Amino acid sequence: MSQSLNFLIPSSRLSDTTVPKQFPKPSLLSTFAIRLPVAKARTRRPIAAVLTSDNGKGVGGGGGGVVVVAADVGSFEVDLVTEAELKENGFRSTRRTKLVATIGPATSGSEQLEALAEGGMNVARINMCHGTREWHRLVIERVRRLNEEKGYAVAVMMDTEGSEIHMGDLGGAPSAKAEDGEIWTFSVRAFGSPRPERTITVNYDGFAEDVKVGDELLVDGGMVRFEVIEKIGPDVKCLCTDPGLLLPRANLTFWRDGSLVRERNAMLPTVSSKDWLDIDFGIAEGVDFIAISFVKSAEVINHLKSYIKARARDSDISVIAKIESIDSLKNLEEIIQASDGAMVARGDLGAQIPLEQVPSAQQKIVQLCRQLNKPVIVASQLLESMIEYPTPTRAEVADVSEAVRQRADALMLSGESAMGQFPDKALTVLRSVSLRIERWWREEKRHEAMELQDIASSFSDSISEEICNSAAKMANNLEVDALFVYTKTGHMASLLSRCRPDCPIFAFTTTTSVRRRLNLQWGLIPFRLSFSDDMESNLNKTFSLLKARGMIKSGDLVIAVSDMLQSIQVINVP
Ligand SMILES: Nc1ncnc2c1ncn2[C@@H]1O[C@H](COP(=O)(O)OP(=O)(O)O)[C@@H](O)[C@H]1O
Ligand SMILES: C=C(OP(=O)(O)O)C(=O)O
Ligand SMILES: [K+]
Ligand SMILES: [Mg+2]
Repeated sequence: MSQSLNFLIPSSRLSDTTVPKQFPKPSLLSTFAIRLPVAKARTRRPIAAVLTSDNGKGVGGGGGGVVVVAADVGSFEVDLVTEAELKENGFRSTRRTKLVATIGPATSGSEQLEALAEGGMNVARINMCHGTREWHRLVIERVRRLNEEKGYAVAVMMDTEGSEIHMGDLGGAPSAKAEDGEIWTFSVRAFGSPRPERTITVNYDGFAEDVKVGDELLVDGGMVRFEVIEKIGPDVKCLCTDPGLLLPRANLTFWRDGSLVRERNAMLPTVSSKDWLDIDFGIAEGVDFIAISFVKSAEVINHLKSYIKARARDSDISVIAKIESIDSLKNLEEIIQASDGAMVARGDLGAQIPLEQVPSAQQKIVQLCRQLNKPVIVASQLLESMIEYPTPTRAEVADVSEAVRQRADALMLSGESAMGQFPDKALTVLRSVSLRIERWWREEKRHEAMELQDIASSFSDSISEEICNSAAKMANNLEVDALFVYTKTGHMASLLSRCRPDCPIFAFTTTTSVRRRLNLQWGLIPFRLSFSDDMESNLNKTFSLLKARGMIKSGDLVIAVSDMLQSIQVINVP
């Protein structure tokens, strides 16, 4: 039975001793109690067994070695991969860093999507720059079906096109090679088919007016370079100075005297009219996240959030700010504060600031997000070479390791999963590098002592925050096997995740949509479970459900917190 000892501090006594002076005495206090049980003895599985296995098998699925168990999606929702993983490897070795995969032609089939889910994809991203709405709708439907049939909680993130300057779609060709010394025409004209050789359409009407002869034109931040040599009406003739592959809808920037030219394109709206139609589509389809490209200020985020609130009454779509422009770096804190999360979109960011500044920008964005309790995704070119090759470069592995070491919530695949030749292998690399670095980090006990600032805006939020900070600290000191959090909105779960504790966090929530959204956050293993306000019965119910399925066992040591009865309990699984 439970080895814990519970006692209740009367709320009257608590109000005398623990209410900080600066807060008004809230009415909530009458229902607030802290239960501080003491674990007298601990019967635990040996540490050696707990710390095993990141050998690629079972961890987050992948390969053929996953044990498939029939899904029970009645009162309890968990996916087969998590279940198999907990059974085989124990709590400690579960992956904490979450994985986002962009879905494209290489991965849009049901079987391919299932392989990604099995391989540990937590969020499927669809990029509205490419494909038709019908195509995206089909992908969303397939992800939903997979979740329903197999118990996964794969969330869907819709990424807007944004209104920066980019090339057209190359008339259907997958790519075009630009050779050194060739002359290409960039134009706002629509070309008939077959299009003339070496012509590229540009989406921005003011393009020919804005560029000057002598400007440098960069495709995808420098993957291919041109020099502007002549302007003839809407046509801009350019000489290729750095050869490379042109991809459909590649980003274009132009530079003059070593600086990015952006007066006019700064006038473009962040959310274009096409983006608004895509956002309506996303709301109608019930996506979980909308990522906004080229955010310049907090205003656009606030605007979008109120739009979503008015349009989607029942659903609660999270808004992710993509940090990929100079303006977004200037207004970083207010943008992140206004958003529900952020993406370090290194592709376009690297086209707007010198490449050598991207790593420090990444570190700053990740740290700020962690401080402000917003999930953060590190994106673009993590395993770029795996678009063509089955193994990553050493440098790519080092880059992934650095993002994991910074404890970003999630890593993202773009072309690697959307149109690469080895989507599953790329996901496996992210998974195994994450596991290895996380384990190394824990073993070395090299916790960066991150001082977390107070972020609560109300007294009850402060209580939640203090409880989570303390519970996470206790979990580390007592070396418990897992934190359990019972949370309706997911807020308490995110506060625990923010502390980046050593053990995994089992997050129980009553709705499937909250479960999906929590799937983006570091260290959370989200379950859907119907629970009551009675913590005793919730715990008993959870223990018996998890035990029956072999995911925990007698003697495991758990710390439980909840946002109904604000309490910390230390319990041995009976
Ligand atoms: N829905 C899609 N349909 C066709 N191709 C896609 C789709 N999504 C992504 N891709 C391909 O994958 C590449 C990488 O995806 P991503 O990084 O999201 O886009 P981008 O390169 O435009 O920033 C794209 O350049 C495109 O070639
Ligand atoms: C993720 C990014 O955005 P997109 O792929 O939409 O250009 C990026 O620029 O890094
Ligand atoms: K995009
Ligand atoms: Mg971008």
